[in-house]
Amino acid sequence: MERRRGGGVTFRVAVMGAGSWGTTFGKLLCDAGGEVTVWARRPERVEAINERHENSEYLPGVELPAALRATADAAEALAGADFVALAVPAQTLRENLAAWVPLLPPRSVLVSLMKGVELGTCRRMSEVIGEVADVPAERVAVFSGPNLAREIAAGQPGAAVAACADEEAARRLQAAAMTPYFRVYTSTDVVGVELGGAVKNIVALCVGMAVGLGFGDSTRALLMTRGLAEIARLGAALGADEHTFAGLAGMGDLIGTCSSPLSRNRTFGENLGRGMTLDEVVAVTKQTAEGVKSSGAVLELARKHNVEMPMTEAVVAVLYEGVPIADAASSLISRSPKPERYGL
Ligand SMILES: NC(=O)C1=CN([C@@H]2O[C@H](COP(=O)(O)OP(=O)(O)OC[C@H]3O[C@@H](n4cnc5c(N)ncnc54)[C@H](O)[C@@H]3O)[C@@H](O)[C@H]2O)C=CC1
Ligand SMILES: O=C(CO)COP(=O)(O)O
Repeated sequence: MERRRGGGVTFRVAVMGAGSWGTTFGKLLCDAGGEVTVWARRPERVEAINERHENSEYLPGVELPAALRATADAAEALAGADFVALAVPAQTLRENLAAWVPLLPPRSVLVSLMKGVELGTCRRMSEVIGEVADVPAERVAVFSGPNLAREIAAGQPGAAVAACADEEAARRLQAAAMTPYFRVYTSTDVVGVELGGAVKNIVALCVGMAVGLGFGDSTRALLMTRGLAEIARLGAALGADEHTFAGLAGMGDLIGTCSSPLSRNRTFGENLGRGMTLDEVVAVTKQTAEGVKSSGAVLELARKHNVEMPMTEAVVAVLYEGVPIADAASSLISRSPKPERYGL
């Protein structure tokens, strides 16, 4: 952090990834007074952000602050950063971060903006960060909440949770992201905050399928509520604080994503529900729908910990085992009768 002339403190931020959320987070921290540089893979993104102050591919029509800088040079983005926000697709984090490790400023806090679980290892993003960058938990944070990029980029009121094992680091991230239109809460429950974001994408796929099949709000409410029970069961097995799931990064994100046509995961499911094949849906999906790949990793994680996740199983069966959506739906509704708090 640096002292500004006049006494205030400013902070430097590197946002690694210039997709819809990376760009939006960069704008948010710029609006909060930070000096923000976004790293983009492609030179045309850099040019669009620096010259036209617009990320026309991911956030068309949103005017970005003139102070928000972009570069395709990771070293330039990372130089002197207090916070390094990681906003690439979850399954590409390991490879990307490995290349950036030698460039990370020694005291920077690494912030995961991603909502996925790694295939093959079943690791949460904060675990991948800790392992690849070889940094202690005190330097790894997660920022998550009901944040549909386009709405937050438009300056609509929103909120998120900044979670870190080190409460002081969480407070610094909180202070760095508070604006007149955005509130940030802190938490030390990294596992819970992270799982809420990753697993709600799978529930959103399921809700999307139901919407695509023509079902209404009763079915949607059923899936969201039982989806939350599924998230909480996995969270309990992994040591999360159950209260986290009643908060912004749990129920909040679940409601936001499952209710919004802006959600890429919900839209993906909806297209499947309308009868498109998986290949057709993949072909029309231009942005990252993390639940599609993470569903397999979450199911594997659940099985390792003996946690029942029937909706996640149903999503994996539809996506990867060729099970028709109608059959998956009827196997969910005809599960054996249970008390509501079964397994919680
Ligand atoms: N869009 C949203 O509303 C929100 C997204 N997130 C999370 O943020 C993360 C990033 O998602 P978005 O920005 O929304 O995705 P996006 O699809 O809009 O952008 C992805 C970005 O990653 C880049 N990219 C793709 N493959 C890459 C690779 N192999 N190496 C390096 N860069 C690569 C793309 O060029 C693009 O800049 C995801 O985990 C998502 O779940 C979290 C909160 C809100
Ligand atoms: O995480 C999100 C909202 O909080 C964005 O959801 P999608 O990735 O489904 O668009």
